[in-house]
Amino acid sequence: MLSEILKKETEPMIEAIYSDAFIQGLIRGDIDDAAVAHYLRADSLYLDEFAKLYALLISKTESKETVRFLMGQMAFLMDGESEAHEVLAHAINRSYADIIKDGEWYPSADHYIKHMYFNAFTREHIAYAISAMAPCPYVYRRIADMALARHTFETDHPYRKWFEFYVNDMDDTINVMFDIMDDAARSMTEKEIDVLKKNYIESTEHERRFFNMAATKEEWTGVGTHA
Ligand SMILES: Cc1ncc(CO)c(N)n1
Repeated sequence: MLSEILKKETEPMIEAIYSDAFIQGLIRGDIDDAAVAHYLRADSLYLDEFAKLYALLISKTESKETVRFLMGQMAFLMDGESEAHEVLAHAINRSYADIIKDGEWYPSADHYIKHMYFNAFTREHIAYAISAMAPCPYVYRRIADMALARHTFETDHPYRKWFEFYVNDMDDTINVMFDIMDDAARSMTEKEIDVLKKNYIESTEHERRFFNMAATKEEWTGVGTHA
């Protein structure tokens, strides 16, 4: 099955994300406050757009069940995963609203969201956009699994609840997305399935870049050329 192939194929990339500076910094609890703030400024904008992507997909499906799923996801995202984000803001002793008021599209986040929009706007079948979106919940779920399985977090660990959020709340989303992709793949050509695979693998890499963006506090470098 396509979803099983993709999960296997991207596991080394997920291990790499886990070993990178951002997740290891959260696990140790000594991540740079500025990296956490950078992540939140990007992720708050990212999740707003992710919610709007679900709205776009409503016109691509005949299935009421899928419409219901998309609406549920939008409602969930309208809160911007506020619980998880509040944990991060609290850990760096700042108010979440204050951190995100100057949100920005740093290059890696910008590239990632446009990958999704490209698939939503230029390809009719819902599975193309979904294949670019599925690594979003899946990568976080796996990273949270790994962290909680490999580490004992003290009750007062500043980031424990961030990992716990993603271990508990993502499974329904992941399963529905993989079902949509697997169903689509059954009636697609080999070439079309290859596009789904490429989308999915690229998005897994985008997830890695997003965390590294925050760890390195990535910025556009064209001095004075942007607002
Ligand atoms: C970039 C990114 N990917 C995945 C998630 C999890 O929903 C998130 N909050 N942000």
